[in-house]
Amino acid sequence: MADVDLTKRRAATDVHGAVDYSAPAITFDRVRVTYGRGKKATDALSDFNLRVAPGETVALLGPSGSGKSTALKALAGFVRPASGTVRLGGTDVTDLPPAKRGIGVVVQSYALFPHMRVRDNVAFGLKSHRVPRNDVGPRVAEALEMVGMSGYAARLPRELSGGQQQRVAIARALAIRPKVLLLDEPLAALDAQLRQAMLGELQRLRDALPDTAMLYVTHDQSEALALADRIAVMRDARLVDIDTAENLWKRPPSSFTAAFLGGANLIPCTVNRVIGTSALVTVGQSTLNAEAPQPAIGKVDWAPGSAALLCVRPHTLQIVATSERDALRANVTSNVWRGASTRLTLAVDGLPDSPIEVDVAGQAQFDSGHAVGLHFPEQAGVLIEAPEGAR
Ligand SMILES: Nc1ncnc2c1ncn2[C@@H]1O[C@H](COP(=O)(O)OP(=O)(O)OP(=O)(O)O)[C@@H](O)[C@H]1O
Repeated sequence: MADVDLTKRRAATDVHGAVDYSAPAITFDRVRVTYGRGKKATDALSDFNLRVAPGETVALLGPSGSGKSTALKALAGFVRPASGTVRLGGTDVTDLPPAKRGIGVVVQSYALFPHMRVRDNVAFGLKSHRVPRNDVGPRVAEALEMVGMSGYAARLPRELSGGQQQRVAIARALAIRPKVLLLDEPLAALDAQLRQAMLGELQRLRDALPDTAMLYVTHDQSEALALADRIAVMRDARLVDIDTAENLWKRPPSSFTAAFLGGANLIPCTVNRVIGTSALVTVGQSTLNAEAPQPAIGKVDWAPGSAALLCVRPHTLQIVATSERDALRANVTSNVWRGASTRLTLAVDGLPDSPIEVDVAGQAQFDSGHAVGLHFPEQAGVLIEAPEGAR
């Protein structure tokens, strides 16, 4: 995964003043969406609650089939919730047709009209929103300018690359000057290099539209980390965790979110004691310091003797001498050179069934069976409650 500099993240509060969740741009209130009927009915969205502040970007992140697109469709009006309400600003839009919601929507497949020139594709939404004729030209020009496509107004979609077509699709969504922009995997159809370039474009666009709330669906954690003020993690039709990108990355509240945000070692451990947020834990045959976070809402009882998981990312573990204090003892089982770094897999003494991964800079050569010590700073080892059934 691409490294993301979290220190440069725009906090919603920095750019937009105090975030006012009492008057959100988007509200999902206990929304349930069901596909199929009778015995074949399944919930694609269940008890779904989410508020997005004006100007805030929230990423819906989750595996395939977790309900992300269904949430967007419920907001755009393409599916009707079985129960619950959807609000835009203060208005209940649950029963409003899609064209009356004034939302900009961008989908993975661009969905441009193939027989229409770029300018007509962009103008399409304006006409259905009854924008006065004289305003259409300037609004199309403004939208194309925002995505750097001013020189392409007379082209047909088939005369554009995939990235250019997606820019036009974004311009079409922006032309109506929406307060809410929905993006459903907008980069998924592009190759890796173009995706990286477009991600930068989307960041620029997000900063240029400080009043527009964005809901961004993706299953790519690096897109979510790069773009979102907050990330809402979805699993099996439900929202499981929501927080700022930085908090979810540094202190994942669940093993699912830790694993889904990428590359986390989740090492079984036993809590010895916790004072404040400092924990002493036993991992295999070693006793180590770690961080025991408390969630913003609720409380975790890190009781002495309880089972937990220690979340440590591969790049924060350092190889040290086996004699070093505060180190895990482990044996190398494999090493794979990846260019800038080498990924080592190791078996920790006393934990043969929980291999862990470590990234070492450059091309490191360790023979299989080589014994090493593994050290990490206290803040880099974060306790997570063991999932039910493992406690
Ligand atoms: N029109 C439909 N009819 C029946 N089931 C559907 C329909 N659309 C989606 N589903 C089901 O609803 C669930 C949620 O689908 P949804 O498309 O919202 O997931 P997603 O998280 O966006 O997945 P992906 O990342 O693959 O797009 C899935 O189990 C899916 O099979």
